[in-house]
Amino acid sequence: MKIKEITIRHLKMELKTPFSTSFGTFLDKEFLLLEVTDEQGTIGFGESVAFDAPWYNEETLKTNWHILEDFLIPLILNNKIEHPDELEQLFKGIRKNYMAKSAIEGAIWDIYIQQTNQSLAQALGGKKEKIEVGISLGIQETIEKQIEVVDKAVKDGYKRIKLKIKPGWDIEVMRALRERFPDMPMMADANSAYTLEDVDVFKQLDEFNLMMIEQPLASDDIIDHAVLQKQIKTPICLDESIHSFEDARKAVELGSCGVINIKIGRVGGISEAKKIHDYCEEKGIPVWCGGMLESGIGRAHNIALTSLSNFVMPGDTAGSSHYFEQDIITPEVVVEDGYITVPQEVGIGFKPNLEAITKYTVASKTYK
Ligand SMILES: O=C(O)CCC(=O)C1=CC=C[C@@H](O)C1C(=O)O
Ligand SMILES: [Mg+2]
Repeated sequence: MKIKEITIRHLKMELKTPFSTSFGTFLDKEFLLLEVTDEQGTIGFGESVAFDAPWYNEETLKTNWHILEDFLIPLILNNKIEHPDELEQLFKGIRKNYMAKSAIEGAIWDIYIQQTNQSLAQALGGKKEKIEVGISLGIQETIEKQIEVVDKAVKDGYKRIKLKIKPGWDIEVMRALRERFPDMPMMADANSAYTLEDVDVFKQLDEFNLMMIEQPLASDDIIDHAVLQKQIKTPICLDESIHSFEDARKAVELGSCGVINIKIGRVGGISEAKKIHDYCEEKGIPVWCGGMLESGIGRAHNIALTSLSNFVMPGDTAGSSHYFEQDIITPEVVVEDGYITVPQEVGIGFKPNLEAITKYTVASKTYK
């Protein structure tokens, strides 16, 4: 394929309910959506999962726009690309900025699968026909309210509940939830809110039979996580610390985690995500697909990735209606009894809804 045109759109979609983590509260989801067209007129869409503020990591919507406009798009336009795996080499000279790279890479995968008549799951080698779905629930104002929100998610059929924790909102809330939901698969995500000085908190969390504790320590650390993992029973899951296959390899070799949360955007794209999946499978490390409150485009990519065999734990791939009044794809992503059916038709399995995209667009620019 030869890329002839790329449009960047900045979208703003209101979240149905605010989402609070240890680092802040999201009221809406602002992100960049890429529309990439090749010389035959095939169109692919990609989504950047960078937020509007550098809370989760250092990338933002504006830094992504800058990196795309000034560095990545010039490398892509009019260049011949046979397979999306080639982008890693093409982008090698640009350090990090994984979310910006991933946005283009997703769109190139979309074009590639249409031109080779495959579904995304099929192109990746995914065999699962349906995937198990978990839900990530934000911090609530009171323990009673948190129990209420969890109760609804359990009744909705989600297969695993992820709770956000932070210092002062950890042991007591998890104890209350475990008493109320003794058998529900549950986990906690700290988004790097603790240090090794808090080891006692994690030893106490060990009592609650959690599936894992996600990213307890610093967002760039794999050393202290290895120290902590030796002192607690609950497996540590790394999220923020893993940006690449190399990071995953080092973390696994050091014993920094027992589980990895794979987010396509955080690791620079679908190809790198698959490499990490394959390595973890070989090493006996289970993985699951994380979420970044994606719109339907990113969500469709996550669903296809999750169809790979070592995604053995439910992912943060809740249905469209959990997040938004209206998603930007048709049909929307639907969860039934805790499962999403993996689309088998050619392409990502969902059509971009141009009317909805236009409605949510606050700025756009086309590059030729
Ligand atoms: O998309 C989802 O439903 C997952 C939401 C979620 O848990 C997260 C979204 C955004 C930033 C983080 O707080 C985070 C995570 O760390 O996994
Ligand atoms: Mg996380």
